[in-house]
Amino acid sequence: MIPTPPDNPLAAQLLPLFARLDPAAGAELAALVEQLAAANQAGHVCLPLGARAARLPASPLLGRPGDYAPLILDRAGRLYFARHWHDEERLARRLAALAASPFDVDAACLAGVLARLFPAADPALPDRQKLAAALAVRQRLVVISGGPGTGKTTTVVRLLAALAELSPRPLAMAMAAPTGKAAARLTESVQGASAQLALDAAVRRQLPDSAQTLHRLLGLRPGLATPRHHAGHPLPLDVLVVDEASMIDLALMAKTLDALPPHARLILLGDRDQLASVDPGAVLGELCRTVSYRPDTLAWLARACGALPDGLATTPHALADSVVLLTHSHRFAADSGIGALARAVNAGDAAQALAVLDDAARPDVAWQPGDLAEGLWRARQDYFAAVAAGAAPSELQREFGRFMVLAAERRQVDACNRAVEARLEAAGRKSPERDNYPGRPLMITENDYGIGLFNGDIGFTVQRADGLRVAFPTADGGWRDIAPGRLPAHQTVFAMTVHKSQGSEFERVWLALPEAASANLNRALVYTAITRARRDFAVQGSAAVWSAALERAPERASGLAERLAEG
Ligand SMILES: Nc1ncnc2c1ncn2[C@@H]1O[C@H](COP(=O)(O)OP(=O)(O)OP(=O)(O)O)[C@@H](O)[C@H]1O
Repeated sequence: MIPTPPDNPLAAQLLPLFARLDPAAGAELAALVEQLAAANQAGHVCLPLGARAARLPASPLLGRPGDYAPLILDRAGRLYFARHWHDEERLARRLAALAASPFDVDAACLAGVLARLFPAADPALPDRQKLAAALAVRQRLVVISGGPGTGKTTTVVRLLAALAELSPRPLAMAMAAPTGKAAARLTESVQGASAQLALDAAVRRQLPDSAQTLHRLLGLRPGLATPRHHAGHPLPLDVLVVDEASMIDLALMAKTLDALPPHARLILLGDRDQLASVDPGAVLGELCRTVSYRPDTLAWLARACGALPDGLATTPHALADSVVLLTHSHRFAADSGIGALARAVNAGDAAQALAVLDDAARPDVAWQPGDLAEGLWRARQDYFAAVAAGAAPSELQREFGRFMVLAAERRQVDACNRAVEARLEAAGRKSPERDNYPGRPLMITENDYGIGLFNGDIGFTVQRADGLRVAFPTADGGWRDIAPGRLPAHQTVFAMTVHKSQGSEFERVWLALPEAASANLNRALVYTAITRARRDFAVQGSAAVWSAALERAPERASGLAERLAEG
């Protein structure tokens, strides 16, 4: 069955095993396994075979839904590794069950609570944030998707307060995010938003004061087959809020749903237009593909919220009444270049996006001319000045967060980092013989539970009396030093890939495009890069590659959206 050892590590591992299970399986099946493994590596959950599905050779390796076989071919001709098929099937079933069992809530009673928590300037105008909160009180599942500054955090704090006010008993609530960095950001923004609300002490006590990583919440550890919390031992929670849901892959989302007790509410927050997870799946995007409400729910919502937005669809759907899109950014003014550019990019309107970039009346978005490495070096001089002045890690972090170069490809990131380090060497601020130097910013690239550092964590190298140390922020707002020799895998981070930037924001962002368009360069990647910028965004590269990226919509093969559409 194995003609040549395949490049793909998963296929290399599976093929010898499959050959033992079915010695008669031929080269065609081996080729399919390789293709499926490669598709998974590119983020697809399955391999759509189309007409080829009808001509597959019979083999005990290949089963139909419900069969016990390592490969599953579904009715629509999609080929899955069994693990992914089961995750997808289970996730769709659990989501549909949550969506179909609303609580019985008195709309008039809720209306008073919402009017207080969402004091709109004009009550006759529809307020999607209020709509999201009303649904979160009625539904067990609510997915709130919106771009930066559309008020996801503001809304979630208020809706948690509404839940606490209306509950006859104190509720156990928790917040989580897929990465430590995103959890820290969620903690900070929820604390900020709740401090602005006048709340009863009893209500405030129920609000979660910090977020943790989803892995920690579920008790997922490398080497453990099942997490600590699962259907047989669910989380002791009434309400779970999960932020940055676009970063959650199929398997982790399935585990999250498994661990949720049957009576609990799940509130997913994220931006459906952002890049999907690194691992297979595009769960948030698929959950938000169809947004619809049942007619009787719309009547209930009108009683609870007042005016509703126009044009809410009533298409029958398994997730009807469970998805809300927040569309108005409170961060970017209507005429902001970043907002206009993000809209054009999402719409795949390359001409409009070019016009916005070229518009001198929108100085917050522009082309970045000249040599990237030289520009990056100059843009980082304030950071280097803080390093030279012996600034504390918190100050380095603040300075560092003012700017970031994002690139589509890893090799561009490596080139940027090398170019900056070569200049530091030329300036005598880094020894060519040593990797570490004061001010080296670095990003952890693997989880290390022993030392408590996780993929995506960023630390700053500082000179201490006894040598160089790398300072990392702690969950309680402090810092801790780690000796460089104890660090798990890491890399210098004067630039990072757009993928690695998810969940972070910087004042100024430059997106470095590659020389040529590629399959990975699509509008979700460009949108994600733009929306990392709080103040200014610039693109380095050619208009041709920029336009090619916008013409490419992100595509991930999966059956989830179809399962949910079937109801
Ligand atoms: N309805 C509103 N009226 C006025 N200001 C609002 C409203 N909703 C949110 N804001 C303000 O807009 C800003 C962004 O809100 P928030 O942080 O809740 O958005 P977000 O969607 O969570 O953003 P991000 O995901 O980028 O963190 C905050 O300063 C917040 O106070």
